[in-house]
Amino acid sequence: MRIAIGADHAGYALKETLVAHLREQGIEVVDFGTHSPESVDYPDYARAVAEAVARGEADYGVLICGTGIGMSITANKVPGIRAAAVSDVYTAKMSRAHNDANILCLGGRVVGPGLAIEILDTWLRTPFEGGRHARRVEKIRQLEASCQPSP
Ligand SMILES: O=C(CO)[C@H](O)[C@H](O)[C@H](O)COP(=O)(O)O
Repeated sequence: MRIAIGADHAGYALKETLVAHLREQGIEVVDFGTHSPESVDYPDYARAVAEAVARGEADYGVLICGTGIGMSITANKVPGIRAAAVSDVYTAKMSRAHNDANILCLGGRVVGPGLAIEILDTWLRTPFEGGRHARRVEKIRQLEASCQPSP
């Protein structure tokens, strides 16, 4: 499994923790930065990670800002991305099981490292249930396709 990860300054410290945690488990991580606590703009990192996931260069993405909201708003602009801003374990599980989320967004100012690791581990091990949920995700895909500009 390959994970693309990115953060702004507000998510930098948590990103470092999650990168180490993933690598300890033998999971391949592509780190798109940021690489210091210096102030940066979250859309730059959300776009890089979302495009990598959309192109199939990573199986999943993880994005961290202060709340997870700015990252999720931005990532969801990229066709094919279903980014979920999550701050509890139940929502993490449901975002995979029901929504087939392919990017997990976390708030470095919302969740501590212990909870963030629990959320991430739950998210990664929860499969999409398909069935009625596949029909609904397909409707999202159709809406997205109908909103694309004509070539
Ligand atoms: O986009 C956000 C909120 O939805 C993120 O939490 C950002 O990290 C936050 O806005 C950054 O704020 P700062 O005052 O520039 O540190």
